[in-house]
Order: sequence, then structure tokens, then C-alpha cells
Amino acid sequence: MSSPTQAPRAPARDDARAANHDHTDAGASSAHGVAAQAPLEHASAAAPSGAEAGLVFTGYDSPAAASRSAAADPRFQSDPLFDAAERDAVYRAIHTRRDVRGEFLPDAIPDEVLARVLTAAHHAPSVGFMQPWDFVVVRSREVRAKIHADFLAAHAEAEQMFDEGKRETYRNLKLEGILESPVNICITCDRSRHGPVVIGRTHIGAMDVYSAVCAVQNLWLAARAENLGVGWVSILHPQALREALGIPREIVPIAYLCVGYVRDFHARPELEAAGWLKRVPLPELLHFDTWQGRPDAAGERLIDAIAQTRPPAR
Ligand SMILES: Cc1cc2c(cc1C)N(C[C@H](O)[C@H](O)[C@H](O)COP(=O)(O)O)c1[nH]c(=O)[nH]c(=O)c1N2
Repeated sequence: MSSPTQAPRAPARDDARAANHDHTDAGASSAHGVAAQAPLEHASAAAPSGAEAGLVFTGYDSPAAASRSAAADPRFQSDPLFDAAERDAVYRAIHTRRDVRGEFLPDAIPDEVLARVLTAAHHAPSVGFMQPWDFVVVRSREVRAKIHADFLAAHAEAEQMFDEGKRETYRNLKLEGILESPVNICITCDRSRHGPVVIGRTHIGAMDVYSAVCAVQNLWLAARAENLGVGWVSILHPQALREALGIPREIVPIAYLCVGYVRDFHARPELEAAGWLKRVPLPELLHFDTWQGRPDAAGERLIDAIAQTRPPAR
């Protein structure tokens, strides 16, 4: 597989943004900035050249991929290649996804939109294809109020765990949107689904939990592409969450998510903007061949490429 080595370019999506803002300004519940989809086209036909796009493709044009798609073998995807616009849209979803707490609108989420987002979550990778997740869709104000009450208790406890100097900052952070968002979704993990022996979990037992987190991330990114905000709330007592949602003992709650349309998406993580923590420079997190390994010439080239890679500015 190959990957772009320079900054993904933001596609021209002003129509979608305008539609979204029209909606949010008016407070109407009909149009949620769903832009018309460009037809799928083969990368070699639709994508600008590497020089035009500021991107370098290597493996996408491999003869193997071309002959495979030409042969229309039903075992393989008939149109496996992303063109530049599709690739940029994926990166845009990744880079503009935010943890949303304070900007939720009460507008209802159409069933077909929620269905797409949940289907995306259900198509996450999972160890041994275990699909250990369930999704508790919470709309009831009463149930959400119980969870919110537990959040307030846990939040007060959490405050005391931080150094005195940080407590006031912590106290003033908005860290949930349980009642403001119209839908909450709890993603769980059934650790015994399909029996005790699972391909890929035989030696590292937490793989089922990691799989459920993959579903969370799929949901989060799909929601962003639907112009929906998601906020993960983990300042909760697990037992209180279980009781409020009636989750059986053998099922593990993984993520409690607030979901809804939003007034705005923050440009940066709110914790970064609040001065809580900064994004760690990626090169500081790279290791080469071993944890202790220093970059060789190829490593230095990768670090240079990272320095030139900028998330789309929106
Ligand atoms: C496992 C886990 C648990 C939580 C979070 C995330 C994850 C991955 N985050 C969101 C977190 O603060 C946020 O992702 C980071 O601050 C980065 O911001 P963006 O997500 O990029 O906007 C989160 N946010 C919040 O307001 N309350 C919370 O309890 C939690 N809990």
C-alpha cells in the first residue's frame, strides 16, 4: 500500500459548509449539510497528477491492482482505488473530528443518518471477526438524567485527583453533553461472544476490548462525515452506568457517547485550546526498528516528510 507523503489538500466543500451553516443558523432540522456525492472514479482518470495535487502516489497504480479490478473477480472489490478527492475527504474527516461537549443542538437525527453511523461502527475491524460490540441507543431524558447525575458525582471526585494548581482549570472544563445532545450511545464489549477461544485473542486477552474501541472510532469518523458531533464521556462510575442502562454483568461498557448536530466544531482540541496539554510533535513519538533505535537515512526522510505534512486547514 502507499500513502501520500505531503499535506492532504482540503477539497472544495463550501457547498456543504454553507448548507450546514444555513441550517445551524436557522435552527431548522431538515438540512444538515449533506453535500451531493461526487461519483466514484478510478484514480488514474480522476486524480490530478502527483505534481498538481502535491501528492505522490506509488503503489496505487500497481499492475496487480489494475489487473485484479480489470478481471472483475467477485472475490475482490471491483473499484478498489480511492481518487484524490475521496482520499482528501477521509483525511478531512480525521483531522476535523472533534470531541464535542458544549455545542450540541437538540435537533433530531434522522433515522437513516443514525443508521449509517451505526452501520459504520458495526463494520469496524474486530479480533477473529468477533464483533464483540452492542450499541445501547439512549434517547430517554430520564435515563440520560441518571447518567448525568453520576457524571456530576464522578466529576467532583475527579477534581480532587488533580494537583491543586490544576483543579480550577479542570472544574471549569465542559466535559460532557449528556443532556444537550439528543442521542447518547453506549458501546459495549461482550467478552465471551463466540466462545472462549478467539482467533487473535489467544495470547493477548484485551483484543476484544480494543476491537470495541475500533467501533467507537468508526462511529466517530462516520458521524463527522454526517456533520454530527460526538463526545466521549468516561467520567462515570462503571457500575452506575451499568445500572442506569441495565447492562448485564458479563458485558463491559466501553464508551458512552453523546451524539448530535452542533452549532460549530472547534478548530482545535478543546483541551489544547484551554492550555491543558499540547499535541505532541509526531517525530518525538517515532522509534526505528527498536524502541531505542535512531533514525537512519530513511528515517530522516520520513521525519522530513512529516514536517511537510499539514492537516487540512478549515
Ligand atoms: C477513551 C477516551 C475517553 C474520553 C475522551 C476520549 C477518549 C479517546 N474524551 C475526549 C478527549 O478529551 C479528546 O479526544 C481529546 O482532548 C482530543 O480532542 P479531540 O477529540 O481531537 O477534539 C473525553 N472528553 C470529555 O470531555 N470527557 C471525557 O470523559 C472524555 N473521555
